[in-house]
Amino acid sequence: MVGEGTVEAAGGQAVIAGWMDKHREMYRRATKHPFVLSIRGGTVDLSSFKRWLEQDYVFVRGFVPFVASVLLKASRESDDETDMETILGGMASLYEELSWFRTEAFKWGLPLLDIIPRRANQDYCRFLRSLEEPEADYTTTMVALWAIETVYQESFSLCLEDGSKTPPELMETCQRWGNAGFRGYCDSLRRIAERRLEMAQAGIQKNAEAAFERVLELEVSFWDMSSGSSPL
Ligand SMILES: Cc1ncc(CO)c(N)n1
Repeated sequence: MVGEGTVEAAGGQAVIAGWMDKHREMYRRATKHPFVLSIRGGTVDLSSFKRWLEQDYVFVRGFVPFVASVLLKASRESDDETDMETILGGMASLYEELSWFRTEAFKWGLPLLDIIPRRANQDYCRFLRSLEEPEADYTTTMVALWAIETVYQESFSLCLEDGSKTPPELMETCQRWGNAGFRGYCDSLRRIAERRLEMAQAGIQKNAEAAFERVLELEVSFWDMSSGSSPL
């Protein structure tokens, strides 16, 4: 590969690549969780899947205002005006995603009304709200947005790989986050995050790394909650 191993090749991806290496065990726990592997292996407990679906609907409703806050920061603070389009594209997909959740839930006989967010979900939504504050810097919130989307992209694309035994009735869910278009969106978010990190001061880089680690922890807890291995 041309330029592989050179500073030039590392440039543009180096900060995040370093974190991925440093936190690879936590990253693996978030992206290859037993719940996801049970979907991939075709042994998933459907009551766990339904619990995940209900809880994730509540999560996504909390995620929308967070993404809106990142959009607002991009419009005010970004050094690159194309960031706005990338984030706006993500928001447009979330509009469609909410109606997908309702249709999917109907298929499973779930009313999606008055769902009580479980502990891990509450913790996650509280973390998102903390990042909505004006004091949270754009770089850190961009890193969080990238990490949140990427964990789902990586997890669900595993369930689409050759040799996976994903039940047919769960394929649509896996495709929603595992498809190539969503992968492209995650790559765009990563490029924005990386660009910002490379121009950021050390303090901001530290904050952003902490946010990355926190997202991974929260994702693991969210999967644990879905698979029923965590308290209410
Ligand atoms: C918990 C969780 N993390 C990430 C995503 C990706 O949007 C989601 N829908 N839910």
